[in-house]
Amino acid sequence: MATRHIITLSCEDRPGIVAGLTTELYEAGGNIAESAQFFDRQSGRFFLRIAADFADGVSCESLEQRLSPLVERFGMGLAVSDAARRPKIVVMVSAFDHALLHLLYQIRVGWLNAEVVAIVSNHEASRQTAEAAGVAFHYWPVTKATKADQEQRLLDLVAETGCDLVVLARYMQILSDDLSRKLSGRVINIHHSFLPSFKGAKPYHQAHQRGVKLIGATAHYVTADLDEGPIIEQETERVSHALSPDDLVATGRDIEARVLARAVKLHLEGRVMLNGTRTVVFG
Ligand SMILES: Nc1nc2c(c(=O)[nH]1)N[C@@H](CN(C=O)c1ccc(C(=O)N[C@@H](CCC(=O)O)C(=O)O)cc1)CN2
Repeated sequence: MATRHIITLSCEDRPGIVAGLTTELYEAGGNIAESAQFFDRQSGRFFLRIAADFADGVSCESLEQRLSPLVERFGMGLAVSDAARRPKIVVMVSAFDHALLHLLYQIRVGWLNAEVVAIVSNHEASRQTAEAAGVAFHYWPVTKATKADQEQRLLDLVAETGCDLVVLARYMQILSDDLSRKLSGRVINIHHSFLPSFKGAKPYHQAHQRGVKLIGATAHYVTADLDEGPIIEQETERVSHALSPDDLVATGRDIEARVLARAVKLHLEGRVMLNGTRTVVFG
């Protein structure tokens, strides 16, 4: 049996990066199964993702140790992860649960390799869904008075469960700047518009008012700047003048669910790398 590891790195571009890395992986007995790289001329940065198979005894830690001289030499940001490890996610939801249900379905059928360790909501509506899925449910209503405590409870939950990613599946509360910073790169939100259009609340009503001919959904990392985080995945669909705001909401549901699930899968498979305010996605 072999163990598959995912190696991702980014650094300033210069000759020798790929040669240096692949030589080390070869000498560790690695057999490369997937490889993708990108040189961003604008930023001068190089990005790489490799999936390689190793003998069972080769751990992530031993690879990181072997690669540390290379990391030092090129000033790399490098990560090694075990592809077989089942990542843990916390899903947060408010009143609309279509994106949550789609995530649970995609996990159940094996398309998304993840374990939902908790469902958190400021509404009671998804309690039965959580119980049916055998997932812990936390009803944490949010008011100005309770927001700070609620956010601390989330941080505690992330720490206690070893959660790798928090997913905002139409969770309609704005995370504080402090929480956004503390969980930077580890929270993905689905925004129900084709960003950068129609940020904030009620994007479908904004879109209807504007008379758009396309609606869409955008999955992005959460930052302190509302709906401005690095975009991971998007999708659009044509609409006509004949549709009401509620028709747009209904049309958008499936798009939102699909886009969020694809973004979560890409992130958990180590296929998304941050490139300033943008992302590199090795799909
Ligand atoms: N710090 C961030 N928090 C959140 C982000 C983000 O990008 N950065 N995305 C939102 C999701 N969202 C749109 O996709 C969104 C959610 C909520 C609101 C809003 O105005 N909420 C009001 C009141 C909501 C309520 O009454 O339940 C508020 O929180 O003041 C706008 C956009 C998730 N969080």
